[in-house]
Amino acid sequence: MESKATNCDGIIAKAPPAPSPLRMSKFTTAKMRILVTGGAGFIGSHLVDRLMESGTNEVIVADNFFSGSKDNLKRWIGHPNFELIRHDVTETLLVEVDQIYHLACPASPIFYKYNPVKTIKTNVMGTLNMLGLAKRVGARILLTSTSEVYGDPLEHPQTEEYWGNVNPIGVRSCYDEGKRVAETLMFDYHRQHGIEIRVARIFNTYGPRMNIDDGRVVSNFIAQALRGEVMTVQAPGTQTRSFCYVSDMVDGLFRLMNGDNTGPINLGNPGEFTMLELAESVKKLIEPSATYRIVENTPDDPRKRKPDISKAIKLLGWQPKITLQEGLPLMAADFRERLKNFKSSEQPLEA
Ligand SMILES: NC(=O)c1ccc[n+]([C@@H]2O[C@H](COP(=O)([O-])OP(=O)(O)OC[C@H]3O[C@@H](n4cnc5c(N)ncnc54)[C@H](O)[C@@H]3O)[C@@H](O)[C@H]2O)c1
Ligand SMILES: O=c1ccn([C@@H]2O[C@H](COP(=O)(O)OP(=O)(O)O[C@H]3OC[C@@H](O)[C@H](O)[C@H]3O)[C@@H](O)[C@H]2O)c(=O)[nH]1
Repeated sequence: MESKATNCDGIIAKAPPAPSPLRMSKFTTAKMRILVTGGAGFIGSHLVDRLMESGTNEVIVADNFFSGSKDNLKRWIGHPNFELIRHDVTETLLVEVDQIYHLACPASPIFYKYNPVKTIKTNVMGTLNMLGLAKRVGARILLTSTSEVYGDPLEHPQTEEYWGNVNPIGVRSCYDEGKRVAETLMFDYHRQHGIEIRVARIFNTYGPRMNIDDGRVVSNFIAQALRGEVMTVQAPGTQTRSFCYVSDMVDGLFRLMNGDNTGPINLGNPGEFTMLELAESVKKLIEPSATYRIVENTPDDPRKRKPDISKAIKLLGWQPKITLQEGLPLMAADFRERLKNFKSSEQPLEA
């Protein structure tokens, strides 16, 4: 008999197929099989740690290694509950899973601007493919959207109700507009097909395991300070960001996935800093001899950004625990260790 499911708008949708009976067999110890796209990246690999450490999940990572690395997952490679697939999400993927964390997308501006057409394909076709998979196997799917959907915001702090101020034809649009379309696709699949969706709007996140030459501000400043280079504060330096430590972010994503709310929900640390203040903090907490200079900025850089996290507090019982003062030294310890082994041949991409 065909069962039916009703979504939050009261729309009747065809229920997804039940998992195969073998999934319930006594040979399977895992309660849940989870796909993490982009799981070889910075946030994705920390999320994989969290899912694997529970001991009750099978985790499949699909990643094309554009900005991620097998090295981030080396502790799990060979584990019977873990699989790593080299896969580009712009192509279809068929795996039987219960949950999909869809992170695959370059996140650092120098990486997403490197091949903008590919970035928008990843956001649009990649999200369509993952929604198609969710529909086919009846999985719940979580999209890691971004604070960049608010563009250069005219409201401050940003609540989820704010529709944003985004340049549709600028150099950041492949990412910003790509994520906005990805959100649209999530909600259309939810309304039209009854797919269980979760949408997180992530604000700037930092921590151990970021690419040393990732290009984002926290990794740049720490790497520059530790290498004895001058920190590059992009003009004017008074622009603000709110920085969330990665373990807090992973906790928020996990709660959102396993809670009852579709979102979109802002996840981020509301502590707000100018880039000049961030450079001063790196100097104070990590390398007192560090210096900085003002350099040219890139187009459409948002002038301020700070999440209103009232919804996350109320609906997920979540708020960040680690302050920037606590998180920066933790990240610096990881960078110090990795810089010892860093080969000079690994050159950063040009902005
Ligand atoms: N870190 C942040 O501050 C932040 C803020 C907002 C949103 N996000 C979102 O969180 C997610 C993870 O970000 P991150 O900081 O870990 O970035 P990251 O670049 O470290 O990770 C992205 C991962 O996706 C993979 N990937 C990229 N394109 C792919 C494709 N076409 N097919 C398969 N894999 C692909 C990369 O190889 C990488 O492993 C992204 O969706 C990003 O947009 C991150
Ligand atoms: O070396 C640098 C790099 C960056 N910056 C400044 O630092 C600020 C933050 O820049 P980042 O490149 O770290 O990140 P952005 O906030 O611009 O974008 C990020 O936003 C959230 C996510 O979706 C993505 O991770 C990314 O798009 C910007 O104002 C930038 O001008 C510097 O001052 N110096």
